[in-house]
Amino acid sequence: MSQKTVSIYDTTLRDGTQGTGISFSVLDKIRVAQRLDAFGIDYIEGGWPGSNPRDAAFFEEAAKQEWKHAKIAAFGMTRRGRISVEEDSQVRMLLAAETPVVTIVGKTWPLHVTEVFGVCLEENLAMIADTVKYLKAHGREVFYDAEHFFDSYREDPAYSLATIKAAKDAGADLVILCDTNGGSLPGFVGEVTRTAVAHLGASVGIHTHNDSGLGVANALAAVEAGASQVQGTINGYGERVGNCNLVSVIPTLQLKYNIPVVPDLTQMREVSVFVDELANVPHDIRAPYVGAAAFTHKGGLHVHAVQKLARTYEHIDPSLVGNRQTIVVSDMSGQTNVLMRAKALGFELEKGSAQVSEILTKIKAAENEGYEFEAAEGSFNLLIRKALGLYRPLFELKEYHCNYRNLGTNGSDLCEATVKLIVGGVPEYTVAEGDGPVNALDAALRKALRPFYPWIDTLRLTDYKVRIVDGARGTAARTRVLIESTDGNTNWGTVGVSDNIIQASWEALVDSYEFFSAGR
Ligand SMILES: CC(=O)SCCNC(=O)CCNC(=O)[C@H](O)C(C)(C)COP(=O)(O)OP(=O)(O)OC[C@H]1O[C@@H](n2cnc3c(N)ncnc32)[C@H](O)[C@@H]1OP(=O)(O)O
Ligand SMILES: CC(=O)C(=O)O
Repeated sequence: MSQKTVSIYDTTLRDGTQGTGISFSVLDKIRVAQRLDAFGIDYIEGGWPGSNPRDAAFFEEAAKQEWKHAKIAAFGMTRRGRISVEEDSQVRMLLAAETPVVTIVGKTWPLHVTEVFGVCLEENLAMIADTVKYLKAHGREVFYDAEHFFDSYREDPAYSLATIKAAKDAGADLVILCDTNGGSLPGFVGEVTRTAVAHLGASVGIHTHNDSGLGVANALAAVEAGASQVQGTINGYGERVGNCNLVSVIPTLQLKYNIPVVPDLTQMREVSVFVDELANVPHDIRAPYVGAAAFTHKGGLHVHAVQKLARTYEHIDPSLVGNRQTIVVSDMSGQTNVLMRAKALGFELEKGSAQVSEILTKIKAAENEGYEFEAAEGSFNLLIRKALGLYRPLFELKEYHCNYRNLGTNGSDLCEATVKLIVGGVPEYTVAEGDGPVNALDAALRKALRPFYPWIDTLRLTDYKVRIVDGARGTAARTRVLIESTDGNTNWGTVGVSDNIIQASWEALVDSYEFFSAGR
């Protein structure tokens, strides 16, 4: 039996940008397309040339590029009703984009044809056929997106099939069945796809939306029923809740269906993060296959098993998609969590030792107070050092003080902090101003420490997150502060918890300096 082939058609730059909050500059679009080309995506839909100047500029730029693998597609719609295809400026713009592939969307659902377009059903068939023929006559590879195919099929199967037959008979290279409203179920998508393939005597493509959370499942059901192209977007961006997520589809096809779709799947995570970066969207830690949590083990029983045999709790080897296994420590940890996490930080501990049980007890007590060490490896490192007797404080705190003055309409706000410390036996008393109390405190602390620890200025705080937690205290809420720091090469997190936001920030701040100092 010959191997099944499935091509991947990426519409991140068109349907993806129809998602709320997703926008790319022309340069971003070119960079995304180049990255997808290098990854081995077969078709890249760059936008709609007749829609806006940005998409038109993308196609001008794309025409100058050399694409290694991908074919660039321009997207548009069938000619409008009651005018000839030659008269339709939208269709002319599709040719002007000078892409090897043109994809046109047309109506399948009589509801849209008569109620929205206001043309008769025969005219819609003519609009589809005329446009496909015209584009084929101009030498393009033509894909026909049958909008609302599944919704339409539910109401009027005969007319739905007639629309795709019109496209196929006019010369469309591929008809793509679209679950435009994202409401269909996998069993139905599979059954209708099989019928469409039999009716056309040719394979089809599938384009699904994720409105029921089934975008990927529906695309896979269509592949099982004979679809040979999957359309979707990186990270599932798209109109409303999004499109079929190619970041789930590609590894699933390759690893679970044994259908090769890209030459180097280990780039999958990096591609996903890259596109999120350019779209300025935080990477979803829970993204299947590629999220930071996708192979993160927290429960003690899980960690105990995976360190013996990873596949006990991992559906694939994370390195196949460029991801990695992570072990976190929490109040759900057992000794193995501590051993593995400590090992990653460079400490060799022994299972059953007094030190490991001390660390575990401290973690559970601290988490009960509202601490979280999952993203605070700096504070976790210090906790281990304390248990091992390796901890060296940077200073002895005598007092710190912070105040905030609002000067009303006469001037801007003022934050001032003072710190009194003993550093290496020397008393230090400094004062500094800042944009806010934590910023002022950080400035005063740096000022006091700088003469003793000149490295202090190589360290920067990059993120500051505040969360109200109730921990063990029921109604008395506490504040947890998570600080992220960097020295330009490495990033680390530290955590502080207190009834008072300033004290929680102080703890996280001091942990950050002490962790950095300990690693030097
Ligand atoms: C399912 C999908 O995702 S399809 C892609 C949807 N994406 C977008 O709409 C984004 C890009 N769109 C745009 O920039 C604009 O809507 C344009 C440039 C395409 C059209 O703009 P306008 O000419 O101002 O029309 P407007 O957006 O108000 O209405 C759509 C028009 O297209 C017609 N139309 C809609 N689908 C089709 C189609 N498949 N074939 C032909 N005409 C169509 C509508 O009937 C309407 O025409 P009418 O005003 O003569 O009734
Ligand atoms: C074509 C398209 O984007 C859709 O039907 O959803």
